[in-house]
Amino acid sequence: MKLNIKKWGINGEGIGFKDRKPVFVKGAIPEELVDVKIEKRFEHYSNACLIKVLKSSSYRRFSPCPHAQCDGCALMHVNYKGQCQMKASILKQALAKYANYNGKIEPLVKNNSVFGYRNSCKLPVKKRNGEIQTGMFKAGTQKFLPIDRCLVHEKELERVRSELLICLRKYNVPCLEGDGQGLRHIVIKEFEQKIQIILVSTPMHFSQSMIQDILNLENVCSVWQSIKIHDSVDIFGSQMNFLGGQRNMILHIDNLKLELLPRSFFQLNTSQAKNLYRTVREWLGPCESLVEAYSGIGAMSLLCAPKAKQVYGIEWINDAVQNANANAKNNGFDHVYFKQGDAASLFSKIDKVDALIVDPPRSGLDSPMKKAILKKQPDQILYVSCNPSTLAKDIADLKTVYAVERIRPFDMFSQTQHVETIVSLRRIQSKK
Ligand SMILES: C[S@@+](CC[C@H](N)C(=O)[O-])C[C@H]1O[C@@H](n2cnc3c(N)ncnc32)[C@H](O)[C@@H]1O
Repeated sequence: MKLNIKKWGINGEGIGFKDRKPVFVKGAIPEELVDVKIEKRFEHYSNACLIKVLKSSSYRRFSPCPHAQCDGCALMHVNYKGQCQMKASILKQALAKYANYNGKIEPLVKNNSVFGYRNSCKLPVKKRNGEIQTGMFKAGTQKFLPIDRCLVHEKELERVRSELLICLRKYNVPCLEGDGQGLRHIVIKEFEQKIQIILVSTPMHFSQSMIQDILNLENVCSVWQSIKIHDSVDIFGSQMNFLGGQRNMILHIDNLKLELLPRSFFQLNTSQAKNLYRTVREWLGPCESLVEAYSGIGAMSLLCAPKAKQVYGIEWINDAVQNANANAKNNGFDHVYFKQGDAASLFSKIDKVDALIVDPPRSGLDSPMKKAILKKQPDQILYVSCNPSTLAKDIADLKTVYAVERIRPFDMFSQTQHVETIVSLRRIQSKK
């Protein structure tokens, strides 16, 4: 069936219409004419697979990635100009659809390194023909795809991955095999040319000589073991054992020196994260009491600390809170304090809040958090979001009290459909 592609879908698909119902086509680009086959029909839409591009978009390019099956990067077939257009367009569509916002959106802040930007990788391992391999799971499945090179990982991660594999093969480390025991994943993180390795495995012993060999790899600064017994969404299990090197990774942002444990979250693109945080600092007005919810290792709170008399961060990962409090102390801020717990329940207990920074997970703000915000009514909210749909829905829910002041999207995850956004919201009513 021939289909004219009219617009972008949130997951990077092209959308055409058949009998006024949307047809989602993975790999198609707006303004293309494509030949498709309907794969699945639902009540209000269908999914189709792309058979042939009959009229090509000027944004189309030959995918530079040899691992088309991986599905990790939905926009490999789109040139960078097209990727930026896609991201700006899905943000605009989401804000119009859910928040009825049709006002100004500032230009997307482009990524300086559109390949090789990811500072961390999580790779499942499997034995094939008796040899350990790293790979990825095909999107949305547990199907292992061996992958020996990823274009969006930082080059250092790729170098260490292949050297680490040689080491794991030398010691014939078991991978989850028939008896259900062994290595599951390797996680590699890179900050400022230093590498941290986390071996995610069932309870098992790694020999001291293997750990020493890993620590001897160029730039490797620490090795950890995460014990994970059951499958779960969380990459790590409940226990984290330090196997050698230095416990924390170190990262500098402007004049701040920050430490980071393996479980603590940090944005995947270090250089764009810095641009994002600096924008938050620039847009935040001076205030007495600043709260940052979902604060991770506290980078935004600490960058903004000179603008507030008191800063209070909330984060539920214990290690991140430990890092954040150490980061406050080591950078000489005694008016900044972080507490472990759920954002909504701790935020609702704070007496006075003038400004609030939120950077929630993809699911956005939960309803207790939105209720607490509408009750406390801080003058300004800086909302950092990695999901335009939940961002727009949350703005709609806060609309009775807040108006959009500024919106700036960032390309943090080039080659993928994801877009990061900062919105400044200002209270429009006087406090009840
Ligand atoms: C998108 S990350 C942002 C972290 C930090 N702002 C940064 O830029 O590095 C979201 C953070 O929220 C934390 N988190 C998720 N749900 C939470 C909740 N209900 N209460 C407190 N923290 C939560 C996660 O552990 C994670 O560190």
